[in-house]
Amino acid sequence: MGRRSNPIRGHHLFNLRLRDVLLGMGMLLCAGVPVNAESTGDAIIHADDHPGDWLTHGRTYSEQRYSPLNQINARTIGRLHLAWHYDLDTNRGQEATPLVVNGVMYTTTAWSKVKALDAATGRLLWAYDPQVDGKVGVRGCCDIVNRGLGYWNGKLYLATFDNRLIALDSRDGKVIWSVDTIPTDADLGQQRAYTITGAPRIARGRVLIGNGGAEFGARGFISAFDAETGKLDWRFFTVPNPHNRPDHAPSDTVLMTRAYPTWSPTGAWVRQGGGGTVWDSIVYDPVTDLVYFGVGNGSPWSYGIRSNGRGDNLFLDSIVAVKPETGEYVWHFQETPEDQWDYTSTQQIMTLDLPLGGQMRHVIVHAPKNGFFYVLDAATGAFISGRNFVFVNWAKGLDPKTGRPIFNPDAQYSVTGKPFYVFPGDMGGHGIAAMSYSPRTGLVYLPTQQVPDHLKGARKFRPLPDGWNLGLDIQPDDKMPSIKEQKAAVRDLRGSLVAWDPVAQKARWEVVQKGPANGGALATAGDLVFQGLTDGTFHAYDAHDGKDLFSFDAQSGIIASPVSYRIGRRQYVAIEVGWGGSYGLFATGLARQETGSVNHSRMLVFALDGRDHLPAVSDDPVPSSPPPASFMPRQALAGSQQYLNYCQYCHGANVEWNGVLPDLRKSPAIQDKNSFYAIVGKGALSRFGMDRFEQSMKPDEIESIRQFIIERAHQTLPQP
Ligand SMILES: O=C(O)c1cc(C(=O)O)c2c(n1)C(=O)C(=O)c1cc(C(=O)O)[nH]c1-2
Ligand SMILES: [Ca+2]
Repeated sequence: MGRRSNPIRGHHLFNLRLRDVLLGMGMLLCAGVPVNAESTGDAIIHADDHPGDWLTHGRTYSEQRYSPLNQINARTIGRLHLAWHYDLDTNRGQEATPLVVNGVMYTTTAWSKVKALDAATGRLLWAYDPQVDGKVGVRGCCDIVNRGLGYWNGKLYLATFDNRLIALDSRDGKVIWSVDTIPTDADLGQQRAYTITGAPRIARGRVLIGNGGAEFGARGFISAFDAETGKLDWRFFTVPNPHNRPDHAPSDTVLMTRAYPTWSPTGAWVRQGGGGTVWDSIVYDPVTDLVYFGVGNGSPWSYGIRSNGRGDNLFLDSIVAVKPETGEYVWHFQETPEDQWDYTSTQQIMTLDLPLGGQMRHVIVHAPKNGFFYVLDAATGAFISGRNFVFVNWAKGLDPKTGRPIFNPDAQYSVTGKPFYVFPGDMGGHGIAAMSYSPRTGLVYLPTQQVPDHLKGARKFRPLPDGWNLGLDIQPDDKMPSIKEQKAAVRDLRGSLVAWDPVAQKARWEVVQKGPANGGALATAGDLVFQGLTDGTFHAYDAHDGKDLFSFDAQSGIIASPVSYRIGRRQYVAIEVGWGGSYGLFATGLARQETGSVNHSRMLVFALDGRDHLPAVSDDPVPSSPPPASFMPRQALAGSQQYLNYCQYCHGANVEWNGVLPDLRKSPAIQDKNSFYAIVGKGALSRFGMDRFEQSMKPDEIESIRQFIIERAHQTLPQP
């Protein structure tokens, strides 16, 4: 561990305070100590010696996403303007947290592409495109997003949508090594669909990465690769082997002895993999020398089908702690046993030192999808406290001793056989948007949302090779919701930024926003909280009371999380812009009624006295043609079921334009049966992410989708 071996040093509150004072007095004006190519681990542990950089996903290993820079503050905010922007070459959801190392910004975009930009000017230094095959686009649940890179000793680490982990030379983007992160026996073709959207984290010379896929069928795991060579060091599976056999992995003992008995041996999980994908948060904690990772939802969602309604199903929806060198199991805490609501625990894991019960304790704070804010002991995983931060109706609360939820039996739709309108819905009370902690206010700035879900369990389970496999009863409604009905549903939609006191477990203030699915938060020593919203605006709120001090028209919904850095004497704030992700693609008309967002993907960077401005954009970039004059109502009804099975999660719940993918109702492709089949059946547009479906649907089923789209065009487009 080099020069200073005490990893705790960088965590003292005192150091933060001293640094703030020095920064305030203008005594630390340069970009800080340059990051030596040989000591990234030390540099990350002592990130406050490098306040101008953003070295790892959450800036520090604690992932507090707090910047000690304070040039931009409530007094100077009036001078904050756009300093530069960079147009991205993929107009899809953009979710990356950029890294900034020694004056260079490294970011990723949709389709797992990498851009290295001069962080002061936005000039492109180099770009790398891993050439992800467009065909795999349909394998992701929630857009072809990527959340960012890892940096370690002069190398960058990129995890691609098609599951490669690639080491790049940070000087020129040349590939140093590339490995497939999926073991061959885990990939059962179209049925199990692994993809990667998350950012790799690096600790003790190992690159850590998981994957997604639990909506299709997958068995989750996290892998550790040697940062120098790409050799696999260990792999930890998150759900048991279906035959309860060893995988020859460090997870073997705990899965065989403790997890397997929590699953019904004859549930559908045995074929579907069980889920538990580690698709986002992975955190190394130098204080405990442990790696914590968040485990995702069950596959299929229906607990009745997945596990015959029996057992807790470990380690679904848990935080698991392992040793970084070996992957050896240390502890776990399960937040949602018996999951049937897609309540992933993959949301950002943050470590903190908090004054609790008269002493400082080193804790994990976590706000997973299930709507409860947890404080856990970081060394042992012991439950300290928990409180709901949004309205919840799946549980009546948490057991004050164990933290186990007290279930609402009515919410167990897959066991009762009765539908249930659940809060939070599958988007969670908190989703992919980063939260941020300011040691100056003691508050966690948490993007929250309310998107309830109407869930009805299927009686029979027939997995579809290319479709979502949730075990839900998803039927075409007699008719699609009218705008009036949609407006009524909108009343239950909500989004806000909550300033949460993790000691008192309560909100200190809340800014209610136009709708859900907003971007992540960044707190700074200037006592500002930056956040981008799905309505296409970027804000700076006062960290003390939430007062909106700055608003910028970013022209497109923001779902990513901002960073701050410094070059010379100048502080910058950067945000990647680009509407999409799960809500952007799926909620379509509903989402756009609230926000009107259309994708215009860019990196935006702000600074005091910035002089850049955005060009005007057109919000209807899709070439449009009027739909065919007539359609066959019976076929259209059949097509609505096919559309629900195969199309809605990307093209939207009601065939209204989502602002990201082409508007199908206006597409020239629906003019003619054969051209439609060439695309949907044969994959004529697979290069752009639209795979062929002829192996899943018969030609007349594909034609029925076309009929349905025409019907929806007649119902929803203004008549000429
Ligand atoms: O279960 C999974 O494997 C999985 C993967 C992903 C993903 O990789 O993006 C998401 C989810 N689940 C999910 O439940 C979810 O709400 C979600 C939102 C997003 C996004 O990027 O907007 N990804 C995912
Ligand atoms: Ca999921």
